[in-house]
Amino acid sequence: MSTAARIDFLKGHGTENDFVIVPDPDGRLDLTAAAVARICDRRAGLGADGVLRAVRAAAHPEARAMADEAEWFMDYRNGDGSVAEMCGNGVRVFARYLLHAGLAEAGDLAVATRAGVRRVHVAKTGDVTVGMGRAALPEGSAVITVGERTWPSRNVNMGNPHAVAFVEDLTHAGALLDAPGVAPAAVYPEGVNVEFVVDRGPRHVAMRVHERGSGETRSCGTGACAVAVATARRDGTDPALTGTPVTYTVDVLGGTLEITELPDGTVEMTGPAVIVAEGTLDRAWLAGGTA
Ligand SMILES: N[C@@H](CCC[C@H](N)C(=O)O)C(=O)O
Repeated sequence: MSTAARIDFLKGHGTENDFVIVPDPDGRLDLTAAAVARICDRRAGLGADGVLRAVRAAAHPEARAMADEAEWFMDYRNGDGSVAEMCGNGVRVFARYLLHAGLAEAGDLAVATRAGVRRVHVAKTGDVTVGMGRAALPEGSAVITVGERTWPSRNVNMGNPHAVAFVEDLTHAGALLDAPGVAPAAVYPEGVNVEFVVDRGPRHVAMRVHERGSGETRSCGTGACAVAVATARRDGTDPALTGTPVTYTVDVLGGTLEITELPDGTVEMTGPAVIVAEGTLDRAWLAGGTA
C-alpha cells in the first residue's frame, strides 16, 4: 500500500456529472468507501458525484483478465462510496484524463470497467464517443412513486440497472432529495438508478435522474442510454426490428448527449468530457483526520 503523505487528484465532469479522478497506476491505494464519501462531500470535501480511480488493469484483481485488451481500469465509486458496474459519463472523463496525463494517444482506446471493456474514441479536444455495449431489457418492471404520483417503468440494464419512467412534466419528479419509491423492490435487488423522461420533439427527449449511491445528479450517461433504448421501444424505432440505427438527443440538466442504437443492439454515446482542476489530497484527512 502507498504511504506518501499526499495523494494526487484531478477533477473533471461530463455534462456536469462530476468526478474526482485518483491516479493509482499500481493499485496501491486502499480507497475505502468512507474515503470516497469524504472526497465527494460537497461541503467538507472536494465535492463530486463519484470517484474514478485509474489503475492499470494488470494491477487490479477485478480487471486482470481484461489487461490484454485494455491497459487501464476505471474503478468507479458512487458518491456514498458504493461500487457500481459502470459509469457512462465517467468513462468519457476517464479517457479525457488518460490523454491529459499523457497515458494514451488521441484516437481509439479501450477502458476496462466492471461491466467489461468499453471502446472509446477521443480526439485531442471536443466530444468523446463510447461504445456502451448492448442494452439488456430484463423481465419485470417496477412502479415508480414520488409523492402522490406513480408511473410504470421500463427495466433497462446498461451494465448497471435503470428504471425508465415516462412522465408528463419533469417537475413531477419533485426535489428528488430522497430516492423515488420503486415497487416491487425485488425487481432490483442491487438497487437502481431511476430516470424520469419527457418528450422534447422527434427523437429528442429530456430526463432527470436519481442515481443509486449519488442522489440526483445533473447527468447520467448509462441513464441517457437506457432512456434512448426505452424510448425507441416506445416509439417503434427499435433498430433490431427496423434494421436502421436510431439516434436520440437526450437533454440532461447539465447538457446534451447523443445516443445511437445500432441494429445489433449495441449503443454508442457521444458527449463532452473535461478536466477542470488538479491538486493533492492530504492522506491523514482522507483517513478521517482533520489535518
Ligand atoms: N453517472 C453514471 C452512473 C454511475 C453509477 C450509478 N450511480 C450506479 O450505481 O449504477 C453514468 O454516467 O452512467
